[in-house]
Amino acid sequence: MADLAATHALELRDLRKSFGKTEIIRGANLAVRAGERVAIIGPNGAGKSTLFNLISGRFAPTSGQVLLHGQRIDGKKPFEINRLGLSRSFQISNIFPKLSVFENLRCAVLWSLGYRYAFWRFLSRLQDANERAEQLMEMIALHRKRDTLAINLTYAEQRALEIGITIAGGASVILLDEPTAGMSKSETGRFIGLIRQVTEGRTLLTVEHDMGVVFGLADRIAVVVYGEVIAFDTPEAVRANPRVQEAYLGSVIAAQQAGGH
Ligand SMILES: Nc1ncnc2c1ncn2[C@@H]1O[C@H](COP(=O)(O)OP(=O)(O)OP(=O)(O)O)[C@@H](O)[C@H]1O
Repeated sequence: MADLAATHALELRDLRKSFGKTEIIRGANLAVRAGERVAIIGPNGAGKSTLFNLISGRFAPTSGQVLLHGQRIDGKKPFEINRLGLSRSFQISNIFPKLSVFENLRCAVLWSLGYRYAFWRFLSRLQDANERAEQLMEMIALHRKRDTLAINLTYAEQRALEIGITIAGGASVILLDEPTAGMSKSETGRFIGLIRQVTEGRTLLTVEHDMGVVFGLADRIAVVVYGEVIAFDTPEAVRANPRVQEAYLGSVIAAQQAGGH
């Protein structure tokens, strides 16, 4: 069973979560292949953030399972799940505002190496961490801002730094919460390219409201309505799915087209 499950980077099996007497996640199932980019969409209050919180360990499920590369992670603590290779961005809250771009990335790399190293080993690791931080800076196109304090970066640059911090430890599964929220249209376009580049070869899950981003980024889309995944398919198939049209997408696309998005 573990071998079969291992073909999926991430799997949700009949996942449920209640707050008090109210069941918010009502038997969610999802199987994401390694290397896939998946967008989770759905109406407000459908349970998208709650799903992210269940996957990343912020909440324990009421019942059901979450598997990372075939291994049960439901009920584990966020840092344990992180050590197993799943990393979640928390918008800009991971950033140390008074540290430079380079120092922020180096901290993230060192953190990912863990605290279990002896001091002499730590010193030898420092060189590796410096090199990795330089590489990350190139990947997120902030090398020219190497010594700029994070607080002085533009909003879009801070979001890029946040993604650099998220991938610093080499996680194979990346969760991004609305990565382009608050960006202009041109920034959003550039940022989608950056996300595609830095997540190449990794598995990406994103919660996203902007349909332009969803259709520009996702290999498959999971539609969450009322705590269940009602569709999980390619963008074309999801767009054409009558159940999705009825429950969600028809009205959202119409609204975004009317708004000129
Ligand atoms: N910690 C909590 N305690 C009680 N209820 C909660 C908690 N977290 C979320 N909920 C409820 O669960 C429901 C789903 O919320 P969630 O934030 O997961 O939806 P969402 O799909 O991410 O919505 P949005 O698109 O508006 O961000 C909401 O009714 C919310 O009030």
